[in-house]
Amino acid sequence: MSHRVLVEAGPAAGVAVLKFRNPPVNALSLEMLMELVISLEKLENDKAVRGIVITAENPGIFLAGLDLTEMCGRNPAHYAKYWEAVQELWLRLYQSSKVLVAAINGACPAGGCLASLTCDYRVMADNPKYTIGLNETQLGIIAPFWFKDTLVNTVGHRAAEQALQLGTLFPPAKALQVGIVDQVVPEEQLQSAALSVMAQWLAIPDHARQLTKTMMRKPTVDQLVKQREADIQSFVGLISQDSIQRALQTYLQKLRQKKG
Ligand SMILES: CCCC/C=C\CC(=O)SCCNC(=O)CCNC(=O)[C@H](O)C(C)(C)COP(=O)(O)OP(=O)(O)OC[C@H]1O[C@@H](n2cnc3c(N)ncnc32)[C@H](O)[C@@H]1OP(=O)(O)O
Repeated sequence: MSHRVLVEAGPAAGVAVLKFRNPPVNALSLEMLMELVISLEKLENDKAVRGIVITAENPGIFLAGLDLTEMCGRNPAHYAKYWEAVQELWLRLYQSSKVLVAAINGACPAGGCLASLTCDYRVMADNPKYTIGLNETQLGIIAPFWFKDTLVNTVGHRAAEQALQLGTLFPPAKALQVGIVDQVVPEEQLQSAALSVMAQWLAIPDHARQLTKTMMRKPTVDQLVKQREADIQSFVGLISQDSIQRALQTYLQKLRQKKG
């Protein structure tokens, strides 16, 4: 029984809706990552499901990215376990044979942006409070190569480099202009727009679409698969550095003080 991930049958045949529900901000904790992987595996094995709309149960925050508390003040074994789970989620999403449509109904920074970038299509609610991007440099950390590759595959090298160096969080209209999202719609039309685009993608025969998806994505996937363990060690080495720990603690404190 999953608590942090809700899977519902969609209103259209062959479509499931996967909803994030990990309060307060849908951060990708280890538990949430594991629940997501299990839910995605079940959906992948379900022949009746051809497409999945991915969204947050409550509008406001799509995903707050990786859970900073999993990356602060823990031991190397924990960091390694956590990073393996992050890799696993990306691999499941990026290689999914289903049509994935992200209905982005809230803030979508860093790991949240990455999850949405693995989808085949992104629709974002037109709310200026919502932003999307890989903002790692703003936290004093570096997006790993496979985060970078996923962004490059979506927006191209120049736009990705600029967005990554500056750690830009784009509001909807700008995200559309850069190509991080494919469509921006009024908030109340988000779910219907996602279902409508899903119907267009499902009109294509599955086998042809799936083989094309694999052809486009396999080189990027292979890069991580062939160096998974080295990537884990690289993450553990980086995150364990005092300077990185200090930067993350400072960022977390700023988030906590925001309210005070
Ligand atoms: C080498 C490393 C490579 C990998 C790199 C990292 C990828 C990542 O994903 S790092 C995480 C990046 N995420 C962010 O930068 C988002 C940070 N959060 C926010 O900007 C806001 O919280 C958000 C816009 C999502 C929501 O804003 P509010 O609705 O105003 O909520 P609060 O800011 O008050 O937050 C409530 C509560 O949640 C805690 N929080 C927020 N984000 C995270 C997070 N990513 N991980 C863990 N905890 C988080 C925040 O501190 C508050 O906690 P309390 O004060 O204890 O209630």
